[in-house]
Amino acid sequence: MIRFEKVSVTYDGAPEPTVRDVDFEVPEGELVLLVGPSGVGKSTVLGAVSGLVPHFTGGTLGGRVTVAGRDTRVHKPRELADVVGTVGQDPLAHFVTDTVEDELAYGMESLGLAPEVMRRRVEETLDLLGLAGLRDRPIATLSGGQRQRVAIGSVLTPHPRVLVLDEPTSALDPAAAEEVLAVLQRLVHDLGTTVLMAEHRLERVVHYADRVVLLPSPGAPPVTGTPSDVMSVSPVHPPVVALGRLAGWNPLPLTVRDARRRAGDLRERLAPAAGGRAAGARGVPPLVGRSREQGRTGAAAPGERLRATPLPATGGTGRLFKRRAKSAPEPRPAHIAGAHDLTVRRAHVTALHHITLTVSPGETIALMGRNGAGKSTLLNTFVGLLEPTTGTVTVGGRTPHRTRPRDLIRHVGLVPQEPRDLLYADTVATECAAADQDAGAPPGTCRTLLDRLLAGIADGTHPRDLSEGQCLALALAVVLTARPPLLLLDEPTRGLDYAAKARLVTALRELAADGHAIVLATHDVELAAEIAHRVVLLAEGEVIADGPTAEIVVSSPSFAPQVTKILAPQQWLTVSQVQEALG
Ligand SMILES: Nc1ncnc2c1ncn2[C@@H]1O[C@H](COP(=O)(O)OP(=O)(O)OP(=O)(O)O)[C@@H](O)[C@H]1O
Ligand SMILES: Nc1ncnc2c1ncn2[C@@H]1O[C@H](COP(=O)(O)OP(=O)(O)OP(=O)(O)O)[C@@H](O)[C@H]1O
Repeated sequence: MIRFEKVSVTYDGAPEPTVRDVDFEVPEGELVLLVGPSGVGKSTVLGAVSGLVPHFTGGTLGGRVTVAGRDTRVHKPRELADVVGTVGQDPLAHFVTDTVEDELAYGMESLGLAPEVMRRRVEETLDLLGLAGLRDRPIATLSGGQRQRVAIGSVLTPHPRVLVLDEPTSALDPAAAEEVLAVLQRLVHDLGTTVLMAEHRLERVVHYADRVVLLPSPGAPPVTGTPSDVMSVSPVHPPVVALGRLAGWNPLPLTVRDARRRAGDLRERLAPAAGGRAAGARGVPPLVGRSREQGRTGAAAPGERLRATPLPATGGTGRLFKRRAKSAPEPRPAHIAGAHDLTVRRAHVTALHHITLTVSPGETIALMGRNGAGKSTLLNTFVGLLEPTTGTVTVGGRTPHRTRPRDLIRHVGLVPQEPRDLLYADTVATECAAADQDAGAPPGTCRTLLDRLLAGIADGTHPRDLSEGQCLALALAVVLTARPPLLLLDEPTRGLDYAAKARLVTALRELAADGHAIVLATHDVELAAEIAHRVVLLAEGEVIADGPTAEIVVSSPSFAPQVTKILAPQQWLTVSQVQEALG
């Protein structure tokens, strides 16, 4: 159904082809997963199927790509629209109408389907994707995950024979991701739909794939095979595969279920290290001097020394920040930020409902919960972008929405869900210079931070041309230039590969060890397991659980990381903990 024959793509001005020798086929009714590190050319390959490459992006396409027999170099995206449905990385760029229902109908209207067919399919899709309650909503008022579901729904309604999906679950909560993938699988199995999908969170998708195409490194030809074969050699792989490789399991399990069946031996080997220790003991390092109760409420005794135990450095890179001198310990406030009985209404939606929460220095909190639970709303309230409807919010003793932004950036910084929203200059260099000036930091501060987070970003690059990972690094550097004691990150691992995620984890651990408090809104259970001391679970605007990470995630079927599920009843969170215990 989709055929690549010796395809190469060279963007204008690039010295080398971005992808070359791409040669593979996706038969009708198969789901093929495209994987590979960030920037390797996955979106480029997908774009060549929908015709966006080269018709909209420019550049030269060598070789031939055909979809249902149509050559995509000859046929423009519009002429492929009756066959191919595409969801890109940025749902906002995709929307053409204002409300959910109109958006679901739009693709069908363009194809001239009968009104009664359109009506039926809109209703079906609203139900399938859990969007019925949002049908009349303006798209501008949806949360990130709600938007992504609408974007997916809008390509499903015309029933295209081919679906091209670029990271379709990146903004979805774990349960919503499973629902969407189950819908896709049903289309593949029952209707013979052909799906080509790129995704970084392999733990969510790899077991749904009939085949995997791996782009191992820029310009290298793809490796194609069964999911298990490709995963045994792939540089990007989910925790279940990392654990399987570590334990020497063959064939390599791809699902938690298969891994559990193989895990008896491993559990035995781990038993001595697992025995008799409390759940929290093997989570991220506990905060020194914190009792469990304090972990739960976030409250700490005044003057208490609250520092995270620094972890051994995981990479060869230098420290991101100089540690503050230890000789003269600074008196630390009991907490950096707090919300008391906070309610926030947005239009007719009560996004937060009587929230009480404190954030202490040195602690990393993962804010989790379903799409639309209120996570971004809470972060936005901490930076004064939203006002409490009732109740109070304080950061560094100030009321955020009444504090001048210039003063507030010294207390709190937010890296938003779309890091690009924070970037407005024409080059990386001017962006960094502006950040130094806004923060009153010595010139070069932001640039140095950026280099430590991610090497190799040229000064003259336009922020628009940065990859997702590069963009996040720049936004993080801009925010960190002011050294805010409270750092807020909204879905920071969207679009990041495993290596970029590991670098982010190292950087955040250093910040926490240096006394910064970090709150991350995330659906990435693996990230939460790696880094969070404490998890706060929101549901429909209310806090439904708040406690040490191990305690909260272990007991949740949705939020438990893969390693926890595989090795239960022993309570391990990450592959690196298991590796360490095995010695
Ligand atoms: N329109 C364009 N013009 C010039 N260069 C581009 C264009 N689009 C992408 N590139 C470059 O091509 C390379 C591959 O990008 P692409 O987005 O295809 O990678 P990817 O594997 O999808 O990355 P990610 O996982 O981060 O989404 C990158 O170096 C990128 O900067
Ligand atoms: N401008 C707005 N007007 C009305 N309702 C809004 C607006 N922005 C958000 N909402 C609603 O408020 C609720 C909380 O949204 P929020 O973005 O905080 O959720 P979230 O937990 O961050 O979700 P996600 O995981 O999808 O990013 C949702 O029901 C959302 O639809």
